[in-house]
Amino acid sequence: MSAAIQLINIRKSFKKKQVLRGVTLAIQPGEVLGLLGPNGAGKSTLIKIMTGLLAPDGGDVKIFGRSLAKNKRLLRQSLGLAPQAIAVYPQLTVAQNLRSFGTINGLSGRQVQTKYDQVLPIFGLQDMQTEKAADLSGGQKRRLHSAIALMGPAKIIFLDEPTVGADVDSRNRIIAAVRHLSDQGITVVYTTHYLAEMAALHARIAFLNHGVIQATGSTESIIRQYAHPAVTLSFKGRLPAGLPGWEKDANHLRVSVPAATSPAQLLQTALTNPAVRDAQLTDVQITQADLESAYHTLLERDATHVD
Ligand SMILES: Nc1ncnc2c1ncn2[C@@H]1O[C@H](COP(=O)(O)OP(=O)(O)OP(=O)(O)O)[C@@H](O)[C@H]1O
Repeated sequence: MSAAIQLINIRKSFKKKQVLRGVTLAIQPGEVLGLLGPNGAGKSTLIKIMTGLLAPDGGDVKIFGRSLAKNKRLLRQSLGLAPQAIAVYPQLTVAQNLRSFGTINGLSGRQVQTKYDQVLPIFGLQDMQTEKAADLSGGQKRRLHSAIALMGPAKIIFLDEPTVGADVDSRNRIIAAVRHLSDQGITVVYTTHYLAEMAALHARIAFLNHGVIQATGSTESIIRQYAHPAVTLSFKGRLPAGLPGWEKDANHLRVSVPAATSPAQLLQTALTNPAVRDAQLTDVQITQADLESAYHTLLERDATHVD
C-alpha cells in the first residue's frame, strides 16, 4: 500500500535562508506523525508544502502515491488543515462555522450533516452549537478551529500546534480526538512543543532540525536511543572543583549519565569526593531518561548528524 504522504528530498529557502535542506519521510495511513523541532526549524513550512499551499524549491510530495504538484486540485480534497493561526468566522455560531466550511470544502448538504454529527462530539462542541465563535474561550476556539479541518472529505489532517493556549480539558479532548481519527484510519500530522503529548497520542516522532529529519521513531525508541538520565547537585556558596565530566551551571553541578553506568554510581563517587564533602550541598536531583532529555540530545547535534 502507498504511504499516505511521501516526502522525497524536499528543499525550501526563503531569500538566502535555507530552511529545508532535503527532507525525506514516509507517513503511513492511520499514523499520527508528531513533527517536533525547535522554533524556526521549518515545521509549518513543511506542513504548507505537504498541503500544497507552498511549492518546494526541489523534491516531491506524494499523497497516496500520486505527485501533489501534478494532481493538486484532486489531492487537496483529501487534505484538511488547521494552521497555527486560528481562522474561524467570529460572527458565526459554532454550527454555522462548521457547516459553512463543509460546504466550502465541497460536501453536499447531506454530507455536511453527517460530518457535522461526527465532528461535534469528537471535539466536545455539542453544548456550544449556538454560541458565536467570538464568544468562545481561547481553548474552545482552538477546538472549533481543529474541528473545521475535519469538515471535508479529508483522509489526512494537519494540526499545527492545536493545543496552544488550550487548558488541560481542551488539550485532552484534542488528543482524544486525534486518537479517534487515527483509529478510523485517518492520518494525522501534528506539531507541538508539548512533548508529553507524543506518548498520549501514540505518535511516531519525526525530529526536524537543521533542515532535515534527524531522527524518527516511537516515543519509546527515541528515549531508548537518545535520552540519558542526569544527576544534579546543588550547592550554597562555592562549587567544588575537580569532578571530571560534571558541568557547572549557576550553583549546580550536572552530569549526564552514560549508558555503562548508573545515577547511583555517579552519585556515590561524587559524594565521597573530598571537595564535595567540604562544600555546602543543598540538594540532589536525579532526572530520568525521558523525551525531554532525548530532545536536548538531538538539539545539540550538528547539521551533519543524521541517524
Ligand atoms: N514566507 C516566509 N518568508 C520568509 N521567511 C519565512 C517565511 N515563512 C517562514 N520563514 C522562515 O522560515 C523559518 C522556518 O519557519 P517555520 O514557521 O516553518 O518554523 P516552525 O518550525 O514552524 O517554528 P515554530 O515552532 O516557531 O512555529 C523561520 O526562520 C521563518 O522566519
